[in-house]
Amino acid sequence: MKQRGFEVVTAYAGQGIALPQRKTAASAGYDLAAAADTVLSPGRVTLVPTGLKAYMQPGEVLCISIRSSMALRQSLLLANGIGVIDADYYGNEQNEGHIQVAVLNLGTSPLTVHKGERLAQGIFSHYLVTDDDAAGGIRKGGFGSTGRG
Ligand SMILES: O=c1ccn([C@H]2C[C@H](O)[C@@H](COP(=O)(O)OP(=O)(O)OP(=O)(O)O)O2)c(=O)[nH]1
Ligand SMILES: [Mg+2]
Repeated sequence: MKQRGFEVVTAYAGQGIALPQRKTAASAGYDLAAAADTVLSPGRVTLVPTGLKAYMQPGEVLCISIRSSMALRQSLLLANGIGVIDADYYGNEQNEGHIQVAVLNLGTSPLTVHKGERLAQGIFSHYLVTDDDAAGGIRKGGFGSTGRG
Protein backbone atom coordinates (compact mmCIF):
# COMPACT_ATOMS: atom_id res chain seq x y z
CA MET A 1 0.00 0.00 0.00
CA LYS A 2 1.22 3.48 -0.84
CA GLN A 3 1.85 5.44 2.36
CA ARG A 4 3.97 8.45 1.62
CA GLY A 5 6.10 9.69 -1.21
CA PHE A 6 6.69 12.22 -3.93
CA GLU A 7 5.25 12.49 -7.43
CA VAL A 8 5.89 14.87 -10.29
CA VAL A 9 3.11 17.40 -10.86
CA THR A 10 1.46 17.44 -14.28
CA ALA A 11 2.98 20.78 -15.27
CA TYR A 12 6.48 19.32 -14.96
CA ALA A 13 5.82 15.85 -16.38
CA GLY A 14 8.35 14.68 -18.95
CA GLN A 15 10.91 17.28 -17.90
CA GLY A 16 13.35 14.93 -16.23
CA ILE A 17 12.36 15.78 -12.66
CA ALA A 18 13.98 13.26 -10.30
CA LEU A 19 12.14 12.06 -7.21
CA PRO A 20 13.85 13.12 -3.95
CA GLN A 21 16.22 10.73 -2.25
CA ARG A 22 17.95 10.57 1.11
CA LYS A 23 21.67 10.61 0.53
CA THR A 24 22.85 8.35 3.37
CA ALA A 25 21.24 5.55 5.36
CA ALA A 26 20.47 7.76 8.35
CA SER A 27 19.81 11.10 6.67
CA ALA A 28 16.41 12.40 7.77
CA GLY A 29 15.76 14.66 4.81
CA TYR A 30 14.70 13.94 1.25
CA ASP A 31 16.65 16.47 -0.76
CA LEU A 32 14.54 18.79 -2.91
CA ALA A 33 15.96 20.22 -6.11
CA ALA A 34 14.94 23.16 -8.27
CA ALA A 35 12.75 22.11 -11.19
CA ALA A 36 13.91 25.04 -13.33
CA ASP A 37 16.75 27.53 -13.38
CA THR A 38 15.63 30.28 -11.00
CA VAL A 39 17.27 33.65 -10.39
CA LEU A 40 17.28 34.74 -6.75
CA SER A 41 17.48 38.52 -6.56
CA PRO A 42 19.36 39.86 -3.53
CA GLY A 43 17.19 40.90 -0.62
CA ARG A 44 14.10 39.31 -2.17
CA VAL A 45 12.00 36.23 -1.58
CA THR A 46 11.71 33.97 -4.62
CA LEU A 47 9.57 30.87 -4.99
CA VAL A 48 11.66 28.05 -6.39
CA PRO A 49 9.56 25.32 -8.06
CA THR A 50 10.30 21.69 -7.24
CA GLY A 51 7.90 20.17 -9.76
CA LEU A 52 6.82 17.80 -6.99
CA LYS A 53 3.86 17.02 -4.80
CA ALA A 54 3.94 14.84 -1.69
CA TYR A 55 1.36 12.35 -0.50
CA MET A 56 1.26 11.08 3.07
CA GLN A 57 -1.06 9.62 5.68
CA PRO A 58 -3.55 11.63 7.77
CA GLY A 59 -1.69 12.92 10.84
CA GLU A 60 1.54 13.36 8.91
CA VAL A 61 3.31 16.48 7.69
CA LEU A 62 6.29 17.22 5.49
CA CYS A 63 8.55 19.94 6.90
CA ILE A 64 10.92 21.74 4.56
CA SER A 65 14.27 23.16 5.64
CA ILE A 66 17.11 24.72 3.71
CA ARG A 67 20.16 22.53 3.17
CA SER A 68 22.75 23.94 5.53
CA SER A 69 25.34 24.04 2.76
CA MET A 70 23.12 26.47 0.84
CA ALA A 71 22.73 28.61 3.94
CA LEU A 72 26.43 28.67 4.72
CA ARG A 73 27.92 28.97 1.25
CA GLN A 74 25.27 30.95 -0.58
CA SER A 75 23.66 33.06 2.17
CA LEU A 76 20.21 31.66 1.50
CA LEU A 77 17.38 31.28 4.01
CA LEU A 78 13.88 29.95 3.81
CA ALA A 79 11.67 33.03 4.09
CA ASN A 80 9.23 31.07 6.25
CA GLY A 81 11.91 29.46 8.43
CA ILE A 82 10.39 26.05 7.99
CA GLY A 83 7.97 25.23 5.21
CA VAL A 84 4.96 23.20 6.31
CA ILE A 85 3.52 20.95 3.61
CA ASP A 86 0.11 19.75 4.77
CA ALA A 87 -1.21 16.32 3.80
CA ASP A 88 -4.30 17.92 2.24
CA TYR A 89 -2.17 20.17 0.01
CA TYR A 90 -1.61 17.12 -2.20
CA GLY A 91 -3.84 17.27 -5.27
CA ASN A 92 -5.47 20.60 -4.34
CA GLU A 93 -7.61 22.22 -7.01
CA GLN A 94 -5.39 25.29 -7.48
CA ASN A 95 -1.97 23.84 -8.11
CA GLU A 96 -2.23 20.07 -7.60
CA GLY A 97 -0.03 20.31 -4.52
CA HIS A 98 3.08 21.74 -6.15
CA ILE A 99 5.73 22.21 -3.46
CA GLN A 100 7.57 25.49 -3.81
CA VAL A 101 10.52 26.64 -1.76
CA ALA A 102 10.41 30.27 -0.57
CA VAL A 103 14.03 31.37 -0.62
CA LEU A 104 15.44 34.65 0.67
CA ASN A 105 18.78 35.66 -0.83
CA LEU A 106 20.63 37.44 1.94
CA GLY A 107 23.61 38.08 -0.31
CA THR A 108 24.31 41.23 -2.30
CA SER A 109 24.17 39.83 -5.81
CA PRO A 110 21.75 37.74 -7.86
CA LEU A 111 22.25 34.02 -7.62
CA THR A 112 20.93 31.37 -9.98
CA VAL A 113 19.74 28.06 -8.60
CA HIS A 114 20.03 25.65 -11.47
CA LYS A 115 17.60 22.92 -12.42
CA GLY A 116 18.51 19.78 -10.49
CA GLU A 117 20.41 21.66 -7.80
CA ARG A 118 19.39 20.42 -4.35
CA LEU A 119 18.62 23.41 -2.17
CA ALA A 120 16.22 22.17 0.50
CA GLN A 121 15.17 18.99 2.25
CA GLY A 122 11.86 17.58 3.37
CA ILE A 123 11.33 15.53 6.53
CA PHE A 124 8.13 13.57 7.07
CA SER A 125 6.82 13.40 10.63
CA HIS A 126 3.69 12.95 12.74
CA TYR A 127 1.82 15.82 14.36
CA LEU A 128 -0.50 15.93 17.40
CA VAL A 129 -3.89 17.61 17.79
CA THR A 130 -5.63 19.18 20.79
CA ASP A 131 -8.45 17.58 22.80
CA ASP A 132 -10.99 20.03 21.41
CA ASP A 133 -9.78 19.85 17.83
CA ALA A 134 -12.68 20.11 15.39
CA ALA A 135 -10.95 20.91 12.13
CA GLY A 136 -12.89 20.15 8.99
CA GLY A 137 -13.01 21.68 5.58
CA ILE A 138 -11.13 21.08 2.40
CA ARG A 139 -7.90 22.78 1.37
CA LYS A 140 -8.21 24.63 -1.93
CA GLY A 141 -4.61 25.74 -2.33
CA GLY A 142 -1.65 27.07 -0.42
CA PHE A 143 0.14 30.31 0.48
CA GLY A 144 -2.82 31.95 2.21
CA SER A 145 -5.67 29.91 0.77
CA THR A 146 -7.36 29.69 4.18
CA GLY A 147 -7.45 33.49 4.49
CA ARG A 148 -6.03 35.95 6.99
CA GLY A 149 -8.50 36.12 9.85
O1 LIG B 1 7.40 26.54 1.95
C1 LIG B 1 6.24 26.20 1.67
C2 LIG B 1 5.17 26.39 2.56
C3 LIG B 1 3.91 26.01 2.16
N1 LIG B 1 3.69 25.46 0.93
C4 LIG B 1 2.36 25.01 0.56
C5 LIG B 1 2.05 23.67 1.22
C6 LIG B 1 1.18 24.00 2.38
O2 LIG B 1 0.31 22.94 2.67
C7 LIG B 1 0.48 25.24 1.90
C8 LIG B 1 0.03 26.17 3.02
O3 LIG B 1 1.16 26.52 3.77
P1 LIG B 1 0.99 27.25 5.18
O4 LIG B 1 -0.13 26.63 5.94
O5 LIG B 1 2.32 27.30 5.80
O6 LIG B 1 0.63 28.73 4.71
P2 LIG B 1 -0.65 29.62 4.98
O7 LIG B 1 -0.26 31.02 4.77
O8 LIG B 1 -1.30 29.23 6.28
O9 LIG B 1 -1.57 29.18 3.77
P3 LIG B 1 -3.01 28.42 3.82
O10 LIG B 1 -3.98 29.46 4.25
O11 LIG B 1 -3.19 27.98 2.38
O12 LIG B 1 -2.88 27.25 4.78
O13 LIG B 1 1.40 25.92 1.04
C9 LIG B 1 4.76 25.25 0.06
O14 LIG B 1 4.60 24.73 -1.05
N2 LIG B 1 5.99 25.65 0.45
MG1 LIG C 1 -2.01 27.22 6.71
